[in-house]
Amino acid sequence: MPADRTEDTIAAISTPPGSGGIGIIRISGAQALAILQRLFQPHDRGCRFRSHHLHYGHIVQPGADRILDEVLAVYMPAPRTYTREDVVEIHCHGSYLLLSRILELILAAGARLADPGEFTKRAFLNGRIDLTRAEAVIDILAAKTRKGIDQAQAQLAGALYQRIEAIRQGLMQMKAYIEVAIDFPDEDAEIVDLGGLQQILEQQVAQPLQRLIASADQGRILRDGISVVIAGVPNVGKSSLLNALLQEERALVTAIPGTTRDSIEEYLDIEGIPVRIIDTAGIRDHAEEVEELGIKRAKVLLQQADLVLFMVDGSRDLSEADLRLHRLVAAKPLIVVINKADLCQDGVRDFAAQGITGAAVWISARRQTGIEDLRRAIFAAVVGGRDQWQEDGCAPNLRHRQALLRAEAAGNRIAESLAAGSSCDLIAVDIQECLEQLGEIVGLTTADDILDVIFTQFCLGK
Ligand SMILES: Nc1nc2c(c(=O)[nH]1)N(C=O)[C@@H](CNc1ccc(C(=O)N[C@@H](CCC(=O)O)C(=O)O)cc1)CN2
Ligand SMILES: Nc1nc2c(ncn2[C@@H]2O[C@H](COP(=O)(O)OP(=O)(O)OP(=O)(O)O)[C@@H](O)[C@H]2O)c(=O)[nH]1
Ligand SMILES: [Mg+2]
Repeated sequence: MPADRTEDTIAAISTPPGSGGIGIIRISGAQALAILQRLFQPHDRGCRFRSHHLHYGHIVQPGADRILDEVLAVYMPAPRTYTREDVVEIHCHGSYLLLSRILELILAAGARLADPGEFTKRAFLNGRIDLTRAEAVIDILAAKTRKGIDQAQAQLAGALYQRIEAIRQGLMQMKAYIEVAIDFPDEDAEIVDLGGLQQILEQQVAQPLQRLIASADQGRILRDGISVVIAGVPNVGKSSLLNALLQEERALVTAIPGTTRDSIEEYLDIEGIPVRIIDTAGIRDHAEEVEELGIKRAKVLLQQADLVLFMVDGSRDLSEADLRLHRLVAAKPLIVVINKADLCQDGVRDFAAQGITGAAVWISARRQTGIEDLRRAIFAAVVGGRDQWQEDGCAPNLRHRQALLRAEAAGNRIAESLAAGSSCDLIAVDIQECLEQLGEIVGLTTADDILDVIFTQFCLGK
């Protein structure tokens, strides 16, 4: 039997590596106060720690009488704490070397180094937060846009938990009805209000489940973002577009075809969607060795892209090379970007007639015109077709989505059984299955190995 690690007192540096104004070490567990008392010399000798108050003093190496840092320390006795255990925080000067040294003393005094996510895992195991809230903590730390943070904060406040809980309530109500019917089989069908059950199933279970599943896509996009690759033959203005989107001279631009070799990646925030935008080498035949490597890389990135900005030069007719590249990317979600609009005073060419159809946006990367239209087109290409782009913070992640789909399948079976007048026992089994799938989302019935996978996504000290 492995030792019960949940009884350990754990410690970690909770601020990021590097130097900052202050750095915080957090300790959680039954030994937290005893460890603090061994290392911390309060300025106000003999004072007792007031719960949830900052105390000024020094960290002193035991035995050596050597002051390591001037700090503020706080003792928070269970259960009003992050982990629901006794928690101590030491607010030091923000030097990572110094923090590591103090952490070593804490470990020598009896604490164990916390695993990544272990503080939050304890908050979950001790019942302060459900699993969706714990996952929201990861999302907050990883969010790439303000909208991503807003949606994670809503989840931390319980938005997703409440939606799941409401569905569980509907199922519990159904379960209660069905159990009465199972307990009094003689009363037969009269006692089961079939129509009532069907109504609860539809309105309180099936429809809310469908809505949550539909918003999982949005969650994926807001969490992970999308990759958008700018592709085109040399010299059409791909790097100029990257710079225009970033409002920064990020990539080299010259009139010489074949300027960009290696791909260049940056992040953009388009209406809250994190967009990884990638400028690539212009694709052409017969390039020299280094350029050829860049072209190979560009082709791989094109295959992996969520969206391709296929760029052509609007001031000239399409070449065979443009058309070949178009055929290469035609199967991908695509926006045709027609550049150098500023050179087309004498009227615009009809690219559809030349075989390139689909959403097209005219821009001038050099003059920075049409860029806002292009941003809107990118947003529409990502969000368009999704009838709900919700603002309520209910954006299930992939794990939630899979459990929701299994719950939905169980719900469908309940509907079939009700319609066919099947036995109550059979219906009860599917209600239970549906409840368990939802329980897995909030952490009521989640297997240990799945919990491990979730909590190891955290960074150290969280
Ligand atoms: N210094 C410091 N700042 C921090 C954290 C921390 O752990 N330490 N947090 C770490 O993520 C976040 C704050 N999150 C927290 C969430 C709950 C509790 C807490 O003690 N909850 C108790 C008591 C609430 C109360 O007093 O009413 C509870 O819910 O029972 C503390 C911090 C952000 N800032
Ligand atoms: N007139 C005009 N020239 C442009 C425009 N956009 C880019 N150019 C010019 O076109 C040339 C090529 O621009 P780049 O952005 O380097 O083109 P690229 O597609 O990245 O080229 P490679 O990296 O070689 O594939 C440069 O001289 C730019 O100044 C535009 O909107 N109008
Ligand atoms: Mg370039």
